[in-house]
Amino acid sequence: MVSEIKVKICGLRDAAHVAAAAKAGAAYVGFNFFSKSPRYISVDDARSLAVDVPLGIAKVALTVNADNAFLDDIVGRVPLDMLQLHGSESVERVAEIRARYGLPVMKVIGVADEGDLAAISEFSKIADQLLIDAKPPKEAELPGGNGLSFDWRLIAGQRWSVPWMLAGGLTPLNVAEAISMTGAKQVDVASGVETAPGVKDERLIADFIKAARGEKT
Ligand SMILES: O=C(O)c1ccccc1N[C@@H]1O[C@H](COP(=O)(O)O)[C@@H](O)[C@H]1O
Repeated sequence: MVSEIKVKICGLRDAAHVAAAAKAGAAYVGFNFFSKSPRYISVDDARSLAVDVPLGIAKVALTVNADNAFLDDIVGRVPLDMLQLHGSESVERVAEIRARYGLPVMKVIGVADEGDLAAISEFSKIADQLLIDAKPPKEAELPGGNGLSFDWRLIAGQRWSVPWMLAGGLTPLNVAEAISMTGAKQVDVASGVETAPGVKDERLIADFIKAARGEKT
């Protein structure tokens, strides 16, 4: 049976890892434009990688509370298929970005407890997709990419009106369980396919995608 699970590999910084993600069957590749991240990539380098991404794989720009000048630069120079908003962007800001660039927008919602679920419904009215990630702890330096999971039971059996991805602490070892518990049809990973912060591993990328599809690794 062909699995319908779509995988996003986020924080790619070199051609070999983009190629590994494509070969393994990734549906999305993510470029991280948050300067404090170990996965940060410059606009020039992202452009070099993006032009060679095979057709059919969506190229996603991850930004955090980016202003229009920065988004203008990214969108103007990198061929992109989606914008991932991983900061504290309001509903109004999401709507503004969506209208200004004409690209699908994926808003990230951090989840730690039941109280965070209302935001999922709220943003599903305006975003094209949602990414449901672990809410970063207060002391975390990064708003994502911390390798932390949330309690997947919080969203088990929930349905929303737009497509969504599950993220947060996913690895080749736990992604199948995460999918089975939440019913996710799309998953996103950054640190779980790395050997050190920002250092992707071709084998882990392939293992993650296989595991997400329920194949033996
Ligand atoms: O990866 C980062 O460094 C990052 C920085 C700032 C915002 C978001 C970031 N990553 C996103 O978070 C999810 C989950 O990461 P992880 O798998 O738990 O490491 C990741 O897929 C990115 O979309």
